[in-house]
Parts: sequence; C-alpha cells; structure tokens
Amino acid sequence: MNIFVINSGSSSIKYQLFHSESAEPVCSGLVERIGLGDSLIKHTVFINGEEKVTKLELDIPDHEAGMFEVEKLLVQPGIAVVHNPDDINVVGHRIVHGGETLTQTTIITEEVKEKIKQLYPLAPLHNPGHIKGIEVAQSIFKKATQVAVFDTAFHQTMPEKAYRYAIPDNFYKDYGIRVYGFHGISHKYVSGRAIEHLQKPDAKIITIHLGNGCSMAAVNAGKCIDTSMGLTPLDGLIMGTRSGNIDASVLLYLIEQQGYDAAELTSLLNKKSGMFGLTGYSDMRDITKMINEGSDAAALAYEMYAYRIRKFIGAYSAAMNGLDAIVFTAGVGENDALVREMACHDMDFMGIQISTEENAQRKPGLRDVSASQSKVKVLVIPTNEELEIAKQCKALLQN
Ligand SMILES: Nc1ncnc2c1ncn2[C@@H]1O[C@H](COP(=O)(O)OP(=O)(O)O)[C@@H](O)[C@H]1O
Ligand SMILES: CC(=O)OP(=O)(O)O
Ligand SMILES: [Mg+2]
Repeated sequence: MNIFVINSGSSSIKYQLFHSESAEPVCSGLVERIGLGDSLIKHTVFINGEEKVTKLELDIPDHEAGMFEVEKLLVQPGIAVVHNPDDINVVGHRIVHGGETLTQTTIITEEVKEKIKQLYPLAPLHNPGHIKGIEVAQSIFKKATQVAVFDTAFHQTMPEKAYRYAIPDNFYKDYGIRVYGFHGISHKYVSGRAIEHLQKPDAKIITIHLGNGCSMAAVNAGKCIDTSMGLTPLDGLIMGTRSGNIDASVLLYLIEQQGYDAAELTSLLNKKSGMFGLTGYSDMRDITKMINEGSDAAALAYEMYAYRIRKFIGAYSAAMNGLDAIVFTAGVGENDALVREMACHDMDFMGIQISTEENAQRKPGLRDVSASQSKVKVLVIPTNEELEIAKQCKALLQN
C-alpha cells in the first residue's frame, strides 16, 4: 500500500510517501514560507540508502499552488517515486480542527468535508487550506482513499475541569465552546517517543511544540490532561503571527472604544500579532538575525516568547504533581537553541537543568540536552506528524 501524507500547517506543507510495511519514507518534502514571497521547496527521494535532494526557490502564494508543485516532483523523470499518481492508494491528511464530532481518524466523505467546512471559523488559518488540499489531492490522486487524521483527537482525554471555560453552561451545550487543543498528532508522536526513551510508561511529560503555531501539552502516562490552545489555535503561547493568551477585555475595548469589527480583530490576533506584531517578522530565523543586529524589539519578543513557555511549564508540573521530562519539538523547538535555553534556565528549583553545551549542538534525531545532574530530562525530539498519520491510516484501513 502506498500512503501519501499531506501535513499542511499555517506556513508550510510537509509531505511523505510511505510503503505501508516500512516506517522509512520513500520520499519526503517541505514547502515552506508559503505566501511570504520567497518560498522554498526541499524534496528528498530515498533510494537504496542514498538521498537525492531537489531544492527549488519560487514564489508560492498559497497551499493549492504548493500542492501542484509537489505533484510535479512526484512524477518528475529521474527522481520519480511513482509512475503515475494512480499508484497512490491512500492519501492521509492532517486536519487541524475536528470539533466534537470528528474525534477519530476517518475516511473522507462529502459529509466529513462538510463538517470540516463548518469548523472554518474555529481554525481560520488551517481548515480552509485543508479542504483545498483534499480537493487538490482528490483531483490528482483519483484512485486513492482519502483519510483525515485530526489534531484535536489526542486531546480528547482531557478532564472536563481542563476543557471547560467558566462561562454559562449553555455556551458549551449549544455552541460547543470548550478547549479542543491542537498539534495533537505531534504531541502524541513525541510523547510516545519520550516514553520509549525514558522506558517509563507512566512518565509525566510536558511536550512543547514550537512551529509557526505553538502549543504545549501535559501528558501523564501517555494521556493528555491539559493543553495550551483552546477553542481555536489562537490561545496559549506567543506564536509566529498569533497573540496567544490575551485578556478578552482587550477585544471589548477595541470594539467599544476604537470601532474595530470582528473581521479586523480576527486578522489582528491571528495574522498580525505574536512575533510578527512585536518585530515585523514571523520566522524565528529572521528575528534571530535582528537580535544579532542589536534590535531591542527582537530581544524583548524573544524574552516574552520564552517567558510564556516557562509559565506553562510551571502550571503543567503543578497539574501533574511532578515532571519527568520536557520535550521540545517542531521548527523552532528543534532548531532554536536560544529559545530552549531561555525557557529552561534558572529552573533548578524544579529539578530542571539544561546543558548549555549539549543544547547548542546541532545533531539529528532524539537528543538529551539536560545537564547530567538534572532530575527532569530536557529532550529535543524531531516531530514526525507524517509517520504518525501514515500509521493511523494503516490501522484504519486494515480494520
Ligand atoms: N534553523 C532554524 N532556526 C530557528 N527557527 C527555525 C529554524 N528552522 C525553522 N525555524 C522556525 O520554524 C518555523 C516553522 O516551523 P514548522 O513546525 O515547520 O511550522 P508549521 O508546521 O507551523 O508551519 C519557522 O517559521 C521558523 O520560525
Ligand atoms: C494548529 C496549528 O497552529 O498548526 P501549525 O503550527 O501547523 O500552524
Ligand atoms: Mg506544523
């Protein structure tokens, strides 16, 4: 079975092609900086233990354009991984918001598409792109079964005290207003890897997913008990373009006193805030450059970003009554040593000690960057949402 996995994030498309019998991909790729003007595609084909890398620099305005570029690469002479798109049997899609009705991996039908569309207002940066991705995939991979794997599913184990908001009951009952949580495919994958590494099935773990979107989860014995994103992927940590936690009164003030409307506020908080709002850039590589050039605004933004993470580490340690490991993952978490250092320094009272030397190294794979005396392990674990999605597709279709 050939399983092609599409993971569209807010700024990127990641993809991998798997033969169902192996966890090693046949090819993998990343389309990044979508919509920023200077997009990049890195496409890697794995043949007999060797890697053939193709890099393209071009302007990719949106996710649909990105998917058509990817299709060309899959069948491109010299690096083709399939003769023809009909050789793909299954396409697994990461879907950010499944709401309260789409809680398990499922085959995509017209009804499932309709439900994903109904959730557009709750995941405005993601679900519309997913539907485009599904439609493009249906037009390219005509013979494949299309499967949806939800970011919200892993968080369904949260207790009610964690997922309810303190507003009247009917808002939950009538409108489904509650904490859903996101990046669940990634939190599940990296917490699973951490449990294996620690050889401790009942480990208390905090997973910190720092991509363009950022979230944390408290994972106790493999089950999520709390997470930082809420009804939508806007809450919690400071992100590339999203504000994270903010007093709801800020919105009321802007509506009542400054005449803002809903569309302006949606755009303000989702697209113009976070690191972009503070520095003019959403990509941490650009902001690091600003810091090196002496920008005070960039330095403050970094401090705010790391400080928010520290507060959640404290909260989740309390929620679990202990902590065995902290896991950093995703674009920023895997690559940005300064963020990890700032988030973990001066936490020795909690048994958290990061090794500055280990942390500064660039190495592939799972890494332990804690100091030898640290009671809590600080781990960097590359996420692999695509592998997790492929596994879930396989499990669904074999049952
Ligand atoms: N080498 C790097 N150093 C610092 N940050 C990086 C590096 N590579 C990627 N990033 C950060 O990772 C982000 C993308 O993370 P990713 O998990 O791919 O995002 P998403 O899935 O949310 O689109 C980029 O916006 C950038 O901030
Ligand atoms: C849910 C979410 O924010 O996803 P991403 O980080 O991929 O944009
Ligand atoms: Mg992502």
